[in-house]
Amino acid sequence: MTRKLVAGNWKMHGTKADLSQIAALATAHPAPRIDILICPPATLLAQAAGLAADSAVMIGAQDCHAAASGAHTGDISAPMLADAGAGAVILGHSERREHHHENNELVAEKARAAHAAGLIAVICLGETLAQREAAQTLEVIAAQLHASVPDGSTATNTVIAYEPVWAIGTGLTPTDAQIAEVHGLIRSLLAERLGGAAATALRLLYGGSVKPANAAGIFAIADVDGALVGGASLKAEDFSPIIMTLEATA
Ligand SMILES: O=C[C@H](O)COP(=O)(O)O
Repeated sequence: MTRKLVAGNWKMHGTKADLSQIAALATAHPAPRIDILICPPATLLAQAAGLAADSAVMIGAQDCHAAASGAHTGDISAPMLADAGAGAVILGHSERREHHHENNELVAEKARAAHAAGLIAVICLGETLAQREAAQTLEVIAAQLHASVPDGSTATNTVIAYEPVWAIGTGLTPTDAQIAEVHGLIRSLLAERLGGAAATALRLLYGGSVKPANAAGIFAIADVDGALVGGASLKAEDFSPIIMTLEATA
């Protein structure tokens, strides 16, 4: 079984002063029983990776371009992220899908680029509130999974994060049964796609308003192998208890 994983997505937060949070995490968790990933903004990647180099904290990015290089002003390629010290990249986050019009096919192209650069692709899926209320959640997740996860995905180069759009930054979370239903669907669809062994080993994260107070309940749900955390990953004092809560289940 692949180690469980807690990933922090800093989104567009953080300046050099906040690198101290990564140093604090590295010091607090010298030999964790789970994997720890922090994805700061691209401006901090190289410094964060340098700081975390000899620690158990992996540094990742929040997006990449699908091409390795070229005339793409403002974009950053997967090989560039790897060169800066990233070991992973978040792809298809709902904020990218909504505000940057990223579709499943583009997410799959980016994931292929990430794999080629040796990065773990953390591929995000999730339904909107309107889709959930229309009872479309399972078909939306199935379609996203089918088209966003490229062939060649394995338990070591890919992580799937289920993030209901309506739960992100809202303080709302699905019921345990709703999370279990979606994670179970993802696991079974991955088994059809990649085979049972790979599907069992591939880590499925839940994301959306995960906090120290609700982490234990979420980590007890079937097929939840960790979390993708936004707001509560910005401060080590909030993120650390989430790490320890997942460790207690490992
Ligand atoms: O990538 C992280 C998610 O968007 C969750 O964010 P949140 O923990 O602030 O709700």
